[in-house]
Amino acid sequence: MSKEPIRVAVTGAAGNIGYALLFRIASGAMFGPDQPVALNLIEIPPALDALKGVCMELDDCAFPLLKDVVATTDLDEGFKDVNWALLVGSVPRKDGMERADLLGINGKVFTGQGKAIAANAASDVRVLVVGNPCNTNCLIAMNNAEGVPNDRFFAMTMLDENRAKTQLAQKAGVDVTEVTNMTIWGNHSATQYPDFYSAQIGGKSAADVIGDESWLKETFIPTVQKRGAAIIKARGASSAASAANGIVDSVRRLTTPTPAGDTFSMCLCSDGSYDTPEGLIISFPCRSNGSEIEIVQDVELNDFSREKFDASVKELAEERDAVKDLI
Ligand SMILES: NC(=O)C1=CN([C@@H]2O[C@H](COP(=O)(O)OP(=O)(O)OC[C@H]3O[C@@H](n4cnc5c(N)ncnc54)[C@H](O)[C@@H]3O)[C@@H](O)[C@H]2O)C=CC1
Ligand SMILES: O=C([O-])CC(=O)C(=O)O
Repeated sequence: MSKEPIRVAVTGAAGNIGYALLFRIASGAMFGPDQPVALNLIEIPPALDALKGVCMELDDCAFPLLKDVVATTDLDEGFKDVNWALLVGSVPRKDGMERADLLGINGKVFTGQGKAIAANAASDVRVLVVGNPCNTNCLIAMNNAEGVPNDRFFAMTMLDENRAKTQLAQKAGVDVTEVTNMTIWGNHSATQYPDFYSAQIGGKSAADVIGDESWLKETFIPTVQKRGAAIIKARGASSAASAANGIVDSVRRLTTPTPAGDTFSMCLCSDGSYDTPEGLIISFPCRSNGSEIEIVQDVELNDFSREKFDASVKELAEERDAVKDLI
């Protein structure tokens, strides 16, 4: 018997990330080669013509797994019966801005989307927020989605994790697959802490394998923290293909069992783990059993790591205070 399609909403579907993402979902990269999918593409009215063009291109791929495409500017129609909501649509930052500078422009988008998800989505809906600042936009969506459990909401630090893995692999001269347990702690912002002490290369601490703490502290950390800004400077536009890849990886990591001994980075609603304030959307080391996600509890934070993580969590608390009228 053929499987029911997984229905996936993508907001900002005609944007740069959308254009790099939809074809990978439809090809089976997100849910596997045997899983049919349906796409609900959500845009704002000025982008509707561009969205029609994207739909024509999806048709022109004749993807065997793609069973239905809905293109709409209506949130109720867009989130109807969706199993996944990938909230990408929002304004990207420009050169010289921090992601939190977007809160005033983007934050309010996520109140209406949270409400529409609660009113229309399938009972098993899961939400991944990508539009920046993604942690606090996720907090807004979660707090407006009455009746949807908090543990269904995620924001993305997978792109940061992938960036960090490659930096460590290149420095150590090993294949990127050798790097595991690469935790990004905190906020998807310039305060995030890519933890090279608990990351492993070939099963050993990355800090020991690389053996150059000043490079790790003074080059590696800022390179990962400021990679988004470096891409904007180089490309004149923010990361899009690598962000779309991060979305595919995030959903795969959430929906497939995590290999023994490994962890992945995901921003989710804090339950107070690692002495953080409950209710903030914080990036932690996580594991999945294919359906449920747990925050891994026994990762050691030394004084340096603790200080970095605390600074990022403090920033998240400040972002929350700045949007208190929306949550
Ligand atoms: N969390 C992460 O790791 C990353 C996050 N981002 C963020 O993703 C967002 C999207 O980036 P791009 O696709 O490059 O931007 P883009 O400007 O190319 O596309 C955004 C699309 O969203 C649409 N949009 C705007 N408001 C909307 C709304 N209320 N409802 C539905 N659609 C709406 C626009 O019409 C546009 O088509 C930005 O906020 C960017 O900063 C980008 C890279 C990585
Ligand atoms: O830096 C930006 O504004 C886009 C983004 O989130 C990233 O590339 O990590």
